[in-house]
Amino acid sequence: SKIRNIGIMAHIDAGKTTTTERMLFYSGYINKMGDIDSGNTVMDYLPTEIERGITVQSAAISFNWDNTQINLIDTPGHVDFTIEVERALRVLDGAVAIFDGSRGVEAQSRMVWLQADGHNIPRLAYINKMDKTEANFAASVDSLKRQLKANTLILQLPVFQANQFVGVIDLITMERIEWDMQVVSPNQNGRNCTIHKLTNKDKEWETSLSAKSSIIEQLADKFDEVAIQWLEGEYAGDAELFPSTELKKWIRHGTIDRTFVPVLCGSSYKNVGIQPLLNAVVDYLPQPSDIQHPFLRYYDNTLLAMAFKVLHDKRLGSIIFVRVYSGTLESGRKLYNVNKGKEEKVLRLMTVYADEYKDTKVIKAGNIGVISGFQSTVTGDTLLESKQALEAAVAKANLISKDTVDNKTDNSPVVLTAVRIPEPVFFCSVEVYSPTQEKALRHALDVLCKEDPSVRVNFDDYGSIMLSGMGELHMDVVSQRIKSEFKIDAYFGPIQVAYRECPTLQVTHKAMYSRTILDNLYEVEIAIQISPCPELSTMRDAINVQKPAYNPELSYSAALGVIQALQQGNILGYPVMGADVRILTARAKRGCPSGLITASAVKCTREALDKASCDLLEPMMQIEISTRGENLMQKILGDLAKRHAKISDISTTDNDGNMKILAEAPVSEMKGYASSLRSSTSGNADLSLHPSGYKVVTQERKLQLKRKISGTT
Ligand SMILES: Nc1nc2c(ncn2[C@@H]2O[C@H](COP(=O)(O)OP(=O)(O)OP(=O)(O)O)[C@@H](O)[C@H]2O)c(=O)[nH]1
Repeated sequence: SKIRNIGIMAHIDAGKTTTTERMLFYSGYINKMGDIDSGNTVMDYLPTEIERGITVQSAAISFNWDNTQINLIDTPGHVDFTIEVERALRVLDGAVAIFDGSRGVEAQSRMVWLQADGHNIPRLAYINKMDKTEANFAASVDSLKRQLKANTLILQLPVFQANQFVGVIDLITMERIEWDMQVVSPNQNGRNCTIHKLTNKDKEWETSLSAKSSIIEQLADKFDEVAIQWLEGEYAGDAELFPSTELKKWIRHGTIDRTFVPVLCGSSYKNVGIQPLLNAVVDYLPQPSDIQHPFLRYYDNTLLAMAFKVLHDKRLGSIIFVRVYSGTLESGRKLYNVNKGKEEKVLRLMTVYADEYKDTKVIKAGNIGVISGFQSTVTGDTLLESKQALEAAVAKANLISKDTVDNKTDNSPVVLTAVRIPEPVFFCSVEVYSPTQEKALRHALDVLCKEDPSVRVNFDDYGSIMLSGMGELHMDVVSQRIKSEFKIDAYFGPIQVAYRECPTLQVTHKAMYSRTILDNLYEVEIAIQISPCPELSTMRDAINVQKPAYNPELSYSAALGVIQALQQGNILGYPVMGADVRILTARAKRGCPSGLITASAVKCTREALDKASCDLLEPMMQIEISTRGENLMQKILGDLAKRHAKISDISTTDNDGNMKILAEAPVSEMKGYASSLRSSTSGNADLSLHPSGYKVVTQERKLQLKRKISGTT
């Protein structure tokens, strides 16, 4: 009951890092507050993060508040790092969603909110930046209700003095908490506050009492126990005396079962409101055992943990962040990695404080820790006590599914499902100029791919290296890290859009290829069948090379050729996806060089692709634009049309003429769109972009792209 695994999530720049720093400061983990604008925060510690003032990697950190260990996962707000958010969400029990009080719900916060909905994560909402003159608490809460359909439960009201935001009214205790806004010493910031119990003599009394009654009524609507107390109990109808312990208990229930989203407010930058926010995390967000994970039924307190993040530490090498769901993780023992089918030994077990690690002997169920010494474990892998533990769990799952009555089959998996990584949409070439640099580059790329599965690296036949990623910023950050963190003097080619090609017809192609080598005539017969595969979402999943089993060596060489040919389609040389490829025949005389078999398979695949009438696919982006105030529609729609965007919906979000536009456009057309939108609307529109997979391009666009890519007009 003394652990909270929570995440902080929000739109970029809403103040996640600033809030986290304050939490660390008040809990005593740092003596001096970091400041995002001077680049000395604890949570953002990669050089790239400091340079840009943004969080690119989620870092886990533990601290204590009110005798409770809070494991906090900071998550990046930028769309290119959605995978980081997704990964963090899997191991969280609860979250604090931060909003900018002058903007309310922004496009990216909506997206993260939906991601959290998908994982059923109980949340608190924290309306930050209440010190800004344009901040509006009521309007922000309203935007949560309207745009996120959140059933908000307002627990605090903001307090202003001479137009300055100075504190909050805690509606549960009916106290006014005011922070001392005079900076006494940098290390005392926000520690001094005055708590005043409200009475009917205070000017805030009426509004606060009525807001407290609303809380009780909202709880009474949901919980019969509260309704009975409110109607007939000792304090019936008396909000002033209604016990705060009862209120807290039911708010906790309602938050954990996701009926309510409690709302708090503050100004992290001005150090107002952080301590009550931490109290709310302890009071209302779930402890690990509050969350029912279906797979836990199959384990009788035997160890089950999940690797949710891999990081490269200069001193420790590869380290793995794990969340323990059941049993106890001990230092020095071996674990069974279910996904890799391998055992790995825990050399060191640690708890984490931003980029500092402290050794520990055990990590118990519900907690988060760090392992060093693993070789092959990557993000998303499940770790068990032993292989036998997996067999026992599978046996138990079979029993449970047989036992299930009322015709419901219980097929819930015995391990956690891995994070789904979307296909990258951008790529660039990487070059180095010496063999030592190349070795260092390969090591760096290996580390980066382990840390971030949405980074992909391909080596082609000529030894050139292609780096792919999810967005321009993502690619930029990866290349910066290679240069500054790994100190590699590499040249990065221009960032390009990753087009794909896919077959539209099923074809079978059979051919004989012959070649004379040292007076020996070798003949290779290959037959393959290529069929379009409806699942276009990922290339890796959809290429399915089936080898004939009778001669493993020969079929291996042929499969290599097929895969090689599929890396470069026939239209514009982009990789083929959405293809189901079967090698029907692969025959050659004994002693035929394997290189010849591979080369024949390459040729045969290319010929088959020619017949398969391939289409060109391009990666698409889903766009969501929210406009504020004046009518900016014409401008925005005109620009979107130029970018080949298809509008799917235009709706009004309120009575002030604010609008929401939903559209989809090719990634290649969206370069620099965020800044162009910002300048054309003078900052009165905000944007959320996220990859929406690949789409077949029209014939007209195919010709256009062919001309553009080959450099002809
Ligand atoms: N006025 C005001 N500014 C704030 C407040 N909190 C944060 N900021 C500022 O807002 C900017 C963004 O803050 P961050 O803490 O980096 O925001 P973030 O959400 O972590 O941003 P990313 O890491 O890029 O996702 C910085 O310039 C902060 O100083 C606040 O309470 N009031």
